[in-house]
Amino acid sequence: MSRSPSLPDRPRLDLDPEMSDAERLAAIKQHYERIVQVHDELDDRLDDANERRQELREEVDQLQRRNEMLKTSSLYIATVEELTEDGVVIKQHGNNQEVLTEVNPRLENELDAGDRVAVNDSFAVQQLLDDETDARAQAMEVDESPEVTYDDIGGIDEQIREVREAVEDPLLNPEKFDTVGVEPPSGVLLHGPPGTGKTMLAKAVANQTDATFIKMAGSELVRKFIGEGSRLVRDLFDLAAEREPAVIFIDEIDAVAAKRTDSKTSGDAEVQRTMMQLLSEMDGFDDRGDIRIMAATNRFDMLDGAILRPGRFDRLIEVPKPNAEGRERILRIHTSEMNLAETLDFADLAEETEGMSGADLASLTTEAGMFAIRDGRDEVAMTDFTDAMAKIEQTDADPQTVYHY
Ligand SMILES: Nc1ncnc2c1ncn2[C@@H]1O[C@H](COP(=O)(O)OP(=O)(O)OP(=O)(O)O)[C@@H](O)[C@H]1O
Repeated sequence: MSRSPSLPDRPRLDLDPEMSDAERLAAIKQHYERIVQVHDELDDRLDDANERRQELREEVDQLQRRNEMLKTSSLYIATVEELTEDGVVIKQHGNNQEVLTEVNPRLENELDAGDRVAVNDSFAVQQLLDDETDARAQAMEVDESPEVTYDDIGGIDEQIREVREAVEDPLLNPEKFDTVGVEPPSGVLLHGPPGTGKTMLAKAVANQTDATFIKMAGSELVRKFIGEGSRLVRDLFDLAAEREPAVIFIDEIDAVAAKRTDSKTSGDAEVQRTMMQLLSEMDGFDDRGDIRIMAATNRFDMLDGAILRPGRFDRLIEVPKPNAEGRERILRIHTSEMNLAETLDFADLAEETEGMSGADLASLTTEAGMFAIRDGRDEVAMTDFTDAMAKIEQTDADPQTVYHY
C-alpha cells in the first residue's frame, strides 16, 4: 500500500528588521500567496481522503456481507440409516448414495436411525437437523387472513396506489387486463430503508384481496443446506398454488439475488442455485393462477439485474422514509388507541421526528406511553414524547448499523 505523501510545510514569514517597508510588503504578499497555495493543496488532499474513505467504507460493507455468506459454508443433507460399531451409515439426499461415516464427537450419543443430518464434504456428520416440516415452517410464515389494512399505513399513499394497481387489480379484476390486452406486472419489488412499511403493504394487499399471505425471508433461504434453498423456493410456490389466491412475499430478496461475485465458493454456488430456482418459478408463472409475487429489499444497489427483467420483478416501487406530513399521519395511526393529553401537538411532533421511519415512530409512541405509565399518569403528554425521543437517540448513538439510504 502506498503511503500518502507528507503534508506541505507550514509557510513561515521571515521579516528582517533591516528590510525597507517595500521589501516587507513584498515578503508579506509572498507569504500570503504561499498560505493560499498550501490551503488549496490541503483542500484537495482532504477531498481525496474523503473520497477514498467513502470507497473504503463501501468495500468494508461488501466484505462484511460476503463474510456473512461464507461463514455459513454449505453442508449436504442425509438421513441416518443405521448406527453400527464401525460408524454410522447415512444415505445422502439427492443421489441416494449410502456411506459409512464418522460422527462429530459432540453428536455421538444423540443420533438415531431416521434422523435428518447435515454432512460435510467428507461425509462426516456435523449437525442434527429438525425434520423437514420444521425447517419449512421456520422459513415460511403463512397468514390466512392478515389484519393489516391500507388505513394502518401512513405517509405512502402513492405507493399504496401503485401496489393496488399492480397486485390487487390483477387479483380482483383480471378482466380489466384482459379487455385492454395487457399483462399485469409479474412481480412487484418494494425497495427502501428498513421499517418503512413494505411488509405492511404486502399484508394489506393480501387482506384486501382475501388472499393467503405467505412470507419467506431471503436470509432463511441461504442459511440452509445444499439443495435446500431451491427446494424451499419450490415449496413456497407449491404452497401458494395450494392456497390460492395467495400473495407471496420474499423479504430481504438481496440475500438470494445479489450481484454475482467472482468467487466460486460452494456457498455462493448454492445461493446462485436458489436464485435460479426462483427465476425459473417466476418464468413459469403464467399458468399459476391467482398468485401474486412481491419482494422487498433494503439493498436495491446489490441486486442482480437478472431478477429485474421483464416477466420477473418488473414493477419497482420505492418506499421512502416518511416526510413531515407522513410522520404526522403515522403518529396519529399509532396513537389512535392512546389516551393523549389535549396539548399534544402532532404537527410539532412530526417536525421533531425528522429522519425517523414508520417503525421508529411506532416504537417512539410505545416508549412515550411507557414514560407516562412510569410517571403514574393516565394521559400521554408532549414531554413523554420528548423523553422517549431522547432515549431513542441515545440508543441510536450505537453506530453498528449502516444503512444505504
Ligand atoms: N408507513 C407506516 N405506517 C404505519 N406504521 C408503519 C409504517 N412503516 C412502518 N410502520 C411500523 O413499523 C413496523 C414495521 O414495518 P414493516 O415491517 O412493514 O417495515 P419494512 O419496510 O418491511 O421493514 P424491513 O425492511 O425492516 O423488513 C410495522 O409493524 C408498523 O408498526
